[in-house]
Amino acid sequence: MKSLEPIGTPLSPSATKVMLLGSGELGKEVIISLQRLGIEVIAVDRYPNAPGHQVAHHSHVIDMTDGIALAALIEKERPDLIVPEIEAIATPTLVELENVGKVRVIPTARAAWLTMNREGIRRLAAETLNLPTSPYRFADNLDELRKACDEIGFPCIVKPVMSSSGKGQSKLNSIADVAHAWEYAAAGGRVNAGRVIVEGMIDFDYEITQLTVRALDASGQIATHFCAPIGHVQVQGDYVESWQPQAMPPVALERAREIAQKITDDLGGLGLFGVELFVKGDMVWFSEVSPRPHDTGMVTMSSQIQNEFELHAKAILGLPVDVSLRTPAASAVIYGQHEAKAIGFEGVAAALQVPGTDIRLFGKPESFARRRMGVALASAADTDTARRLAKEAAGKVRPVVIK
Ligand SMILES: Nc1ncnc2c1ncn2[C@@H]1O[C@H](COP(=O)(O)OP(=O)(O)OP(=O)(O)O)[C@@H](O)[C@H]1O
Ligand SMILES: NCC(=O)N[C@@H]1O[C@H](COP(=O)([O-])[O-])[C@@H](O)[C@H]1O
Ligand SMILES: [Mg+2]
Repeated sequence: MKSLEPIGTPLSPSATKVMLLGSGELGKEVIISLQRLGIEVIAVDRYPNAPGHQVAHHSHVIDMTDGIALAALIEKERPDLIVPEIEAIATPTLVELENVGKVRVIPTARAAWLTMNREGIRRLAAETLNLPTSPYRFADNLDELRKACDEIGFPCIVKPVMSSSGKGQSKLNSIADVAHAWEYAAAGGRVNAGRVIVEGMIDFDYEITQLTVRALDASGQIATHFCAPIGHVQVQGDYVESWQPQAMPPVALERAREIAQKITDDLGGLGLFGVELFVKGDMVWFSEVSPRPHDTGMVTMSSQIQNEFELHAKAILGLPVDVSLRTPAASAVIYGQHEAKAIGFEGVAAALQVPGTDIRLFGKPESFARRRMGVALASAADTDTARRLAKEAAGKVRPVVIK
């Protein structure tokens, strides 16, 4: 494999063009990193003025789950690379276009397709690669769900097969919770596929994201690089805090990296992956993987020499990467708290008075109570201190409705 050199001049016929499918907070940072390397970026999302739209050369609003609309836009823009940033995309269309050599999808169209649907990635991990996972079943209706929950046992977790950030996900303590979980999953998935996964609860000590980068080395071969593990806390299936490095026993770290290596080897291509793992003592379970930067990885904006967005940008262009840690750090999420458009943020100055901190406000045009609108970052001598400072800074930022 070769790099994309020569990198052309943006907005000229020589431009090297990258199209982001999904332009939220994670895409916005990837776009900035690509632009620093002289790439022309086309940002696509389902709504106008998405965070990535605000920094890209070109922006488009389409229903990315509509294969015809997606193919038409790709034909019009003719990007050198397509970078999926969200799960809810017509990935079968990407597979078709890649098969006939019309596009190059990051990391591969098959990886985007498999990870869009929990069933695809779970069956690959558990049944093909024999990685340890929670026990699981799939269900297409309420009766099947009752049976599946009964087989898995309680407590268990029900999730739409197509969803992310905990949307439509619920924890069930008894059979009495099943009907509500079915309704909630149907309403909450990013795409209502009418299918859910039931997973047995893993009683983990902690969970991590193992950021894993597939990048070209000096001889043009793909090499795998592992970032320091990221610990995180999730509430209602959505991340609220993360820190790096997460201390781990050597055996558990080795197992985590073996799992990350196996799943990313199978998915293939170039780029950064967020491998989500549960850890108890020396035991490690695979949960899921994002073939793209991960929300919990926002901490790397403070903790690493090259953050996860720069690593993704460099790796996909075929450039070398450096995954080394700079300092222990943490991130804490800032939720919208209000249901309103064009909200404001007070307390930003006070937040930045907290030593070692930084703030990102994503610029999302509409706020929901639990929509992630920003993140506080903090670096410190150790992760406990960094966590305390990041939470303190996040707590000082007050979303307000502007009349
Ligand atoms: N089988 C399980 N056992 C224990 N905890 C679980 C299990 N499945 C999910 N969780 C908890 O819920 C969180 C979210 O689950 P999961 O990652 O599957 O959802 P998601 O919607 O894909 O979220 P995201 O897009 O943020 O990764 C996990 O990080 C973990 O804290
Ligand atoms: N866990 C996946 C994740 O964090 N994805 C990030 O959230 C955005 C959607 O946010 P929204 O739902 O607020 O529009 C996505 O575009 C991506 O940046
Ligand atoms: Mg997850």
